[in-house]
Amino acid sequence: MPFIRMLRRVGQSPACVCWTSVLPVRFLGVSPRQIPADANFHSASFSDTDHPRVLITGGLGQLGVGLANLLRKRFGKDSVILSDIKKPPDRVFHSGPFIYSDILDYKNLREIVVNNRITWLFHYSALLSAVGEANVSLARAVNITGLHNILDVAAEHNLRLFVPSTIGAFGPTSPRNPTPDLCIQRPRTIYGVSKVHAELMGEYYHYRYGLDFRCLRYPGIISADSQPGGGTTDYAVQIFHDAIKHGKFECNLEAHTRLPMMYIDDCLRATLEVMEAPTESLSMRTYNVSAMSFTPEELAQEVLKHVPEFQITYNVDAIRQAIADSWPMNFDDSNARKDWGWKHGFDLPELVTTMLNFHGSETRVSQAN
Ligand SMILES: NC(=O)c1ccc[n+]([C@@H]2O[C@H](COP(=O)([O-])OP(=O)(O)OC[C@H]3O[C@@H](n4cnc5c(N)ncnc54)[C@H](O)[C@@H]3O)[C@@H](O)[C@H]2O)c1
Ligand SMILES: C[C@@H](O)[C@H](N)C(=O)O
Repeated sequence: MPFIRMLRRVGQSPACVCWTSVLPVRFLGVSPRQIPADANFHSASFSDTDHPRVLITGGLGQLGVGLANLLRKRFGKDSVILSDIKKPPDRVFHSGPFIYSDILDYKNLREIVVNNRITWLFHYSALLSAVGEANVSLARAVNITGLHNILDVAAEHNLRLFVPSTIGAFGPTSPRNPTPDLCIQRPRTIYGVSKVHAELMGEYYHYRYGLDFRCLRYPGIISADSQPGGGTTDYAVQIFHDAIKHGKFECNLEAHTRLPMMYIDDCLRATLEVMEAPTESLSMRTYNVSAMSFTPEELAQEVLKHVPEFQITYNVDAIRQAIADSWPMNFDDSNARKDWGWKHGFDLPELVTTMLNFHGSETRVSQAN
């Protein structure tokens, strides 16, 4: 039984008494995924004084380019590689390193990690809630099989790994107002099921193999200069664009649907903060993070303060509504605030002002040209 290895105990913190196998993942025979006794050898030249060398997967979606910008400011342009299976727009291609990476191709992932001596991996590739329901088999492949590749490559090369989870990892039987970190999680979407799977697998690899896995459950994220990828919370991005451009908006969720939301700057800052948090401050490996919570009606009222002619109408999408009705209304993120000092910066009024200013100035620029 050559692949049954001795277990090595690596106590990292009171919360993490890890049993590290020297050979964690898919390793029969001479599998390239074997992890040598000294798993650190792949990153031997990395020390705490160096900047991390970062790979972002699925980086051309709503969140990845903003994350790359933030990390490049902190660690230097060439220390952060953005990757995706799509062709990058010119401005992204010229802003720093970009590489093709399909997370379903393990060999390609491993080559990128080895050739670039990656030490931190942010795994953003996913199919979100609404597009996931429209293509369950692809969502299963990308969100579950792809995650397995990511966990293996991270464990094999001793990476610090960030995987975002979501409010969608909860379901109708979870407490919804507020939703704590630890409670029943029985989501009814393939997206939610895959994210619970990611949370549990990441934590398993952490406790079993010592993988430095870190995970935040994001609320719906609102961004001005990037488009959402097909989720249930997308209305809260589109409304600003339509308010400025047309003075009206047709909402696909009911007026009273309350969901937790966050401005993108807070989301990306939380992500960097949890990645930089000292190991001993993390009493858990998966945290809720929260900023605000509102309904379409409340958001529209706030928009009206700036755009007096604004009108909202409702044409409800039954699939998205059913998803939203099963998700948290308010998120309890007290553990993140207590353990690593999480504090949001944007509440609803600041969010609305920021979003409308962005779209207003964009419109003025395009009218002037
Ligand atoms: N945006 C939100 O509101 C939100 C909220 C909670 C959690 N999250 C999580 O944050 C992460 C990023 O979200 P986002 O909004 O940027 O997502 P997005 O849908 O906008 O982008 C996902 C990216 O993954 C890429 N991708 C798809 N298949 C791939 C494959 N086989 N290999 C490599 N890349 C592939 C897509 O091309 C796309 O660019 C996701 O994991 C998502 O679940 C997002
Ligand atoms: C909430 C989040 O995971 C994503 N924006 C979605 O709606 O699917």
